[in-house]
Amino acid sequence: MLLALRPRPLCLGSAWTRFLYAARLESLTAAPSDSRLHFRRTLGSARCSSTTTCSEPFRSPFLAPDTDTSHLNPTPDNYSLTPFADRCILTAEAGAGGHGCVSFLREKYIEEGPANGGDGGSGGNIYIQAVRGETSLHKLARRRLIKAGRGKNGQGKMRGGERGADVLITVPVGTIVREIQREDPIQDEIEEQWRAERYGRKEEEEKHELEGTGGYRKDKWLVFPGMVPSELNRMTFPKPPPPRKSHLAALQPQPPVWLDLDKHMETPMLLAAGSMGGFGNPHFITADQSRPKMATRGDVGMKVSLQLELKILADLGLVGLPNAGKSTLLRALSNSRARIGNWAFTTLQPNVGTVVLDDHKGRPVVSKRGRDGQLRENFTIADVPGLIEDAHLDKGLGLGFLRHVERAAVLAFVVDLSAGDAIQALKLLWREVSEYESMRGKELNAETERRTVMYRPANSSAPGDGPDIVSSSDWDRSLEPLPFIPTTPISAKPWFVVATKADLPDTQQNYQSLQHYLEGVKTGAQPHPSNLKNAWKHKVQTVPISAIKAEGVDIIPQLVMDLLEE
Ligand SMILES: Nc1nc2c(ncn2[C@@H]2O[C@H](COP(=O)(O)OP(=O)(O)OP(=O)(O)O)[C@@H](O)[C@H]2O)c(=O)[nH]1
Ligand SMILES: [Mg+2]
Repeated sequence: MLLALRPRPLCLGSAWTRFLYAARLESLTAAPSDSRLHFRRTLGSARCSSTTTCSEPFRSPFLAPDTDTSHLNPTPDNYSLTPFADRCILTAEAGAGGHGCVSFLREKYIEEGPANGGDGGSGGNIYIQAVRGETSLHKLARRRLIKAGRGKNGQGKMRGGERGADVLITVPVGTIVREIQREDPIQDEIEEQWRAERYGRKEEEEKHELEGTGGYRKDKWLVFPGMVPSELNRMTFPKPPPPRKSHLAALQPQPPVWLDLDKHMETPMLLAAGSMGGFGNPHFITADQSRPKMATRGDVGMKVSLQLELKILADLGLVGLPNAGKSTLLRALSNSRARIGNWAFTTLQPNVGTVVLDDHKGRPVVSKRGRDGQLRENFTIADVPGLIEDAHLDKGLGLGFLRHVERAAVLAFVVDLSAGDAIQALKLLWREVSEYESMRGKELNAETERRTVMYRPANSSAPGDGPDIVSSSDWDRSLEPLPFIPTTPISAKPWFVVATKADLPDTQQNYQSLQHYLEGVKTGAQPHPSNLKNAWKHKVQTVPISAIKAEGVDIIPQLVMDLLEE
């Protein structure tokens, strides 16, 4: 009965639907291409495979023809927006150690049992891992502090405390991690001791500090619960054990942390090792004191403040003025659902699309082997918000997003043929990109200077300075400038121009002048648009397209593959 009432599902395989779909495809393939354009128009395998997007996906014949939108010409509300952040600052705090325990065996007929307090557990570690699935730092941006678990306190009957829980920070591939600040009391103590040994800290000085306390330090010792102050005053404490680091600390990156996580990591990397737990009271048994009533506290965890910056590692970066058609091009090449709108700054955050190079029919659309000899299956495209004049001075949305362009292997300058002189637009884009590059160069030089710490030997102190003790933050750090992340200069990257909106009337003249200009750049008759001498230009070319109709875009994958080998 119920089955009978259920509406019949729309059967796409029905004769009527198949007839309409075939008729539609036929009309599309048969549509005459604009002869004025030099488009290589193919509605072949690449277009209609699931790898790249069909310009006109199948629409139900029951839809009204007026609601005519497609994947490439969507309504402004037809997009998918994923939360995105490409910068964040967070503090990673390794777990503190658990306290040692003061306890004694209690058994029948044993009046004063021996000490049996367990040691505290060590704190949890903080690991970091760059993984392919992550695309943004927004989850970390919301969390200012990431704290590993504290070790559990030791217990009676010699039971050691449990280890604190570890924390794994997962970041997208292409994240740069820089240390801003570090608080490591145990390291400071180790350094302090080293200095005391080297420069001979006076024993009396130490004694004077602890005078009248019997060696009791609240930050170091735990005493038997219920102990009265008078008893505490009478007690003598041994010399506190020397500061210890967990053996895992040797695997931590050398401070200051400076990581470029540009590859997928199979295993996590240790960022901050948890601190050691305190000693239980059996550690302090001596010939004079067989039942010590003290244990040590666990060490506090180290804190590292880090700046994380994501630089999208796309193979192709789209650079263009606002409204040039970058997002439409991204949609035409991939299955991305980037927002498209006929106004400036539709795109407010980078979109990354993947172009799969296989038509899933056993024959690759573009067959190219990477440097490792493996057949390339895909490449990625980053579409960033549009640049405007003086974007390098942080006008518009430009500056923040130029860093994603910085890391793309190949650049595509998208110019709108219908929006005035395309050559001027290209020159403006290059000016912004090269200004940004020179600004970055200056920044890096300043950073190198800031981080270069001059080593002064201990006996070379200036007169009147007293003993030459380098402050703990500078001490024994880099004697040489820190290595900066090597990136190819933007001007040395291969690039090409995508002349878009070529379907609009009166764009042909503009295209021809652009093509002529680029021929000149290639042969050296014209200076490079950035005016830089050694900029890449020997294979530069322009591709006229109509992204909205997916015409001319088919040659882009092959072109990108060729340029990736440059
Ligand atoms: N006629 C025509 N219109 C196009 C073409 N490509 C894009 N458009 C239109 O141009 C407008 C802007 O396209 P977008 O892809 O949003 O441009 P954008 O460069 O991403 O813009 P921003 O994100 O603001 O920088 C939209 O209305 C598109 O439909 C094309 O090839 N031909
Ligand atoms: Mg856009």
